[in-house]
Amino acid sequence: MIIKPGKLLAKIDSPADLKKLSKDQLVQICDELRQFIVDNVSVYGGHFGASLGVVELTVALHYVLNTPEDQLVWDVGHQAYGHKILTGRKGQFHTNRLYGGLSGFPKRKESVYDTFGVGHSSTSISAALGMAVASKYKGDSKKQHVAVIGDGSMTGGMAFEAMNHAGVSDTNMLIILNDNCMSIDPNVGALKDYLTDITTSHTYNKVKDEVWNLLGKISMFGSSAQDIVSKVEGAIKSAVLKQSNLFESLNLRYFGPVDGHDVHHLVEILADMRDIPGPKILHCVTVKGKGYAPAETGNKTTWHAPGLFDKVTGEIYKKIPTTPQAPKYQDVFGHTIVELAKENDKIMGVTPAMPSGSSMNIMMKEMPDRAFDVGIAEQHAVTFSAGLATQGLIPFCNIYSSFMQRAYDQVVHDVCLQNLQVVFCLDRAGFAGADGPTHHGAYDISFFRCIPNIVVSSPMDEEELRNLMYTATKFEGPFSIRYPRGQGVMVDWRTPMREIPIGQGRIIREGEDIAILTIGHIGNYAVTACDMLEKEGFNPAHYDMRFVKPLDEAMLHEVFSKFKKVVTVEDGCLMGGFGSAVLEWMVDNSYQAQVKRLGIPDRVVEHGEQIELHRECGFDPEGIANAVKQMAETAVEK
Ligand SMILES: Cc1ncc(C[n+]2csc(CCOP(=O)(O)OP(=O)(O)O)c2C)c(N)n1
Ligand SMILES: CC(=O)[C@@H](O)[C@H](O)COP(=O)(O)O
Ligand SMILES: [Mg+2]
Repeated sequence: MIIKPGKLLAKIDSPADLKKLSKDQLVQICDELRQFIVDNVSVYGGHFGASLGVVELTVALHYVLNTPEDQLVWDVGHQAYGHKILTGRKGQFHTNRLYGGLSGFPKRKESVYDTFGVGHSSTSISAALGMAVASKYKGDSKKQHVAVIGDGSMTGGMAFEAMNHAGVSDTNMLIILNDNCMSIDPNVGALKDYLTDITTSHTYNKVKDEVWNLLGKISMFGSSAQDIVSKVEGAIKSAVLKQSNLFESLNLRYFGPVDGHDVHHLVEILADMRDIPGPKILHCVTVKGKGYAPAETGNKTTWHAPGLFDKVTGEIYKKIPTTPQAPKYQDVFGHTIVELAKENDKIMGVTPAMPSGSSMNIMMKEMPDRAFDVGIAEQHAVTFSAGLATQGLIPFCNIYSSFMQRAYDQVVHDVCLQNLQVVFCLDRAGFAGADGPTHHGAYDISFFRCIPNIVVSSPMDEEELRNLMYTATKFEGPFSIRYPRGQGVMVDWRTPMREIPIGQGRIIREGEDIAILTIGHIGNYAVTACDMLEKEGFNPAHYDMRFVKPLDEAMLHEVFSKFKKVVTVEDGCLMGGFGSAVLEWMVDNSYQAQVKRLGIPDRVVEHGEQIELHRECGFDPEGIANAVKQMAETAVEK
């Protein structure tokens, strides 16, 4: 169902329409845009607080800039709903993040206004700088290049690498720092303190006000942009700002902090800054969830992506189950690490900016000196864990599978080559669902299993997750445990923990016709598939391998001696994954069998509910059952 936009918003099909509005209409268009986001997200879901916080900024940017000619890059992109709505996607916005619908993030193939595909944080400054350097190279001095980056994303190393380059680039680029003091959870670290300091410092603000007054006076006398710049810089320098401002010291002209909700002021500033050449940064102070009281004043972490809610009362709908439910894997992790840490004082917890998402917040609350949120800094999280391990501690470094891609070298170079005891818990492994391809945890099995020393494992249920976590504390080397987004299958999951022999799988179902080998939670689909097959007269065997590395060789000898037809199933990419490992083992051990591998194919799989994506790729329960039936019906090659 398409939700009706307000009167003014209804007329906006592109930024060109927005530009037709008078300045007096800007507040109204902001109100209508905000309302449209509330109306849609409350009914269809998605990220929420971040987009509300940049409504004025979004309107001001598209009002002043000449998009899509000017290049506007949103960092992460979870805050870009207003941008999508103003750039011709209002009519499809009700499909946001749904299977076959709009992506929840800017995406180049979706719109010319989406200059760069995003989803992972801290990439915007590098991307915008690349565009700015390209424009300079092509002799296009008019084009603007703008990166909008949040204070949380600014904690990522890439942002600093990019500013280090931008400061000496002499390019036409503007960084807008959207500072709302929040990441998903409250922002952390010294940078956050620094930003708060310059936002609240009296001395700093006095200088800043003088600078802006000067800018206003100069503009009135019709001076050129260059004159303005040099006079502004003179004033800043005279106040010793250059020496004391982090961004100025990186050679970026720093403006602000300004109120990011004053759309008129933003329009004026952006229009002025457009004429100032060189790399510059505008520090905007905003409120996450602005304009929707429950999000503005309530728990900002909850309102980051609240799920469906009653927009009038602010009540977030929670399905009240009539029967006891299995927990989310992340919560099993969160409670189990605390349980383990109580018994073993070497155990530490590390999360790069996902304390709530990973449930590491349980340990952070109970054992604040033993669990760390290090900011959006996956590389640092891994090497920091390596450092802890050198001192005999046992860090559990919990990183979403797709964000782990950032820290690959650190896993290889800092952990595995030195054979350090770091436990990697890869949450959101497999299809992430509505977040789509940037967030699917598709590649970790492949990219981990080729590294020496590391154990690669995945639990089929909660009990197995606990056992693997316990086992990892006993293994003196790197150990990875992958598990998916969402619930497990066991209501009574607080089982006593036991050590599992490294590389030992387990048989779930004896059978005759075909062997199904699975890794991880997806094995539960195979259980359902076997039940379906049994009703149709088939008798497949099912093995939960538990480990991709080392493989259970005794079990594989048994499988390939007994079965000439084997199906492997994994919620991970087929190339180089679990099925590939089984095939390699089969060839290396001179067995011959028909093997069908089910998993994520070698293409970009878009967003949708996890089950929709499993179905699309042929490894939902029906898909597994069909693969088994098809194979059962083909003759075995001699
Ligand atoms: C590399 C990476 N790590 C973690 C995340 C998860 N993540 C998405 S948004 C976000 C917080 C971003 O904070 P900020 O940039 O300040 O934006 P805000 O939500 O406050 O507007 C995090 C940690 C991510 N997208 N990418
Ligand atoms: C934008 C982003 O990267 C996060 O907000 C992500 O959507 C969180 O995913 P989960 O909801 O699985 O924690
Ligand atoms: Mg923020």
